Amino acid sequence: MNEEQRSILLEAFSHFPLPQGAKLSYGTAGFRADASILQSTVFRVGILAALRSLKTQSVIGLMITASHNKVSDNGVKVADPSGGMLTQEWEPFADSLANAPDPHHLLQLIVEFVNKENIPLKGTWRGEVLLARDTRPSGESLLEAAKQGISSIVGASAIVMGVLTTPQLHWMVRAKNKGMKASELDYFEQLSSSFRCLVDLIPQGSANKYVSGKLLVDGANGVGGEKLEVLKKLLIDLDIETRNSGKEGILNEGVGADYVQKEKVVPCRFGPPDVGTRCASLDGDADRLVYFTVLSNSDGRINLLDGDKMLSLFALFINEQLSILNKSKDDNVDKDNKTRVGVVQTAYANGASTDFLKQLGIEVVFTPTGVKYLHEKAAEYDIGIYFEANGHGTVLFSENFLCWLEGKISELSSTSKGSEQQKAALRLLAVSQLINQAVGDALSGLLLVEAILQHMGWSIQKWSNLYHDLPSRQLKVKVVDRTAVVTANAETVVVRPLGIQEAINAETAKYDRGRCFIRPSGTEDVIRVYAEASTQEAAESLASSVGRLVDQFLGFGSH
Ligand SMILES: CC(=O)N[C@H]1[C@@H](OP(=O)(O)O)O[C@H](CO)[C@@H](O)[C@@H]1O
Ligand SMILES: [Mg+2]
Repeated sequence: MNEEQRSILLEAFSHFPLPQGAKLSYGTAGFRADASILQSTVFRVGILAALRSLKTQSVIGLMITASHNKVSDNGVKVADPSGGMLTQEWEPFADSLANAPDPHHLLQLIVEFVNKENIPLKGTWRGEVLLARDTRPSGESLLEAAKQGISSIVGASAIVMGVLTTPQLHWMVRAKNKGMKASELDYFEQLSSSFRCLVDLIPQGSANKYVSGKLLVDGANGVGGEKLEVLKKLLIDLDIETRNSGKEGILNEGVGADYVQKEKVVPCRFGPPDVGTRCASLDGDADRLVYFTVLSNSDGRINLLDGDKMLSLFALFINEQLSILNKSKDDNVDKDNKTRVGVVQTAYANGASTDFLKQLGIEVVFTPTGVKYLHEKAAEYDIGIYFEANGHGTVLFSENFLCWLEGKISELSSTSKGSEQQKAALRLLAVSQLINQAVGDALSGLLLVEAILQHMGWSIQKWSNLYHDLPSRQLKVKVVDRTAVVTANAETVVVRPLGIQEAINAETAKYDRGRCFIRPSGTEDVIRVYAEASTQEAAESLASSVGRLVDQFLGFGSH
């Protein structure tokens, strides 16, 4: 690294001192903390993003958001060239960078990393980082800090995209690196035209009155509601009413997908008049989506259709289209074209959804919590469908499969134009264009749900009845040191502390259809307990007894 670059960095560092006592970790979804302590972190992540761009010679994304967390929090995460999450290999560097105590250490860290990774600081490629933020008031000044971080690496520049949903930014990074049109308008046009295409391919006579009613969307008082208002104008086949789109209340307070999924109650500004209507809720940065209906006479309780239900709907539809497509003329299934479809879930997936998917004959695999793990696994299939129960997920189509599909479409359009087979192929292609290939995206997920319901002629109730969730309960337990818990087998078994797993097993065995696991959260300082059983009472009781076990083994009285 030359003198000029060193002195630019040292000069810039002096404007962003590390706050006293801050200890940050890149965690499950980037850095998150109270916004007031994040200036230096975001500045440093700006440097990281610029280096990542120079290293990969590709466009990188930097998003300022704290998703479903409270409005006074904020955070920062990086999108890799594929549009996916930052490679896990760079996470340790992100951690040391964020916590380097003074300018001297910081400079040394960067110099060593640049050497180790062989990052071309004076190459011909000019680094480019797309910068965006959610609607949090702290976002504006944090975005400025990120910009300064990026421009303190000579040869790298920031392109400010302004307020976007997290998935929009990931989509743009992916599109730019593929040489495709990548503006916000291009995003909206791709979503609306592929949605339109699916609607045009609906079999005659299946349009159903139940479905064609209004969809009510809770925008979490965040960026998603605002963007949906824009997208809506391009959609002629959908009647959407947006509530909580930002002006009415506070971000994520009593609203949004996380609140609705965890509390299983209506968000603010939803209530008895909405009984029977199809409702959906986005989270603060619009990468999560859940559906729900308001139950009558229920004090705000809801029937929740979570990530598992969306996953099941998508899997069912895709499976159906594949079986139409892979039928040869004499009605035999064409075995040479066996498309590998895989579903990826975590231990939080409701057991009833897993049973349902297996009955469809689909391969189901499990990974640890965190989208980066699910996404990576799903990418191993021709079509990989993944969802966390909380509503983050998408459907990935492999390049190979898409190439095969496009060949098939051109073959069919000369041999059997207008056939069921050709329509099935066109539907799959439209799904691959509608559903975000970079990350889970509430807006594109919502359009896919709506298109499939219209295709099937299904009401939300019919969709909900695909299977019935096993009653479940989640708890959080504060412990002395959550890192004392070490898990294995996609977080379903505790290997440390010794003895606790046996105790959990003994407790679980007392319950009909009992299933229970614990794990340390990656985003909060707690141990999470999840329990399922055949009745709600049993699930609650299993969760609380295991919660007590956690307290005995790891709580403040255990030492
Ligand atoms: C049970 C649960 O919902 N866990 C969430 C939560 O992670 P934890 O590691 O459980 O804190 O935040 C993650 C990031 O948003 C999300 O991927 C994950 O699903
Ligand atoms: Mg989110």
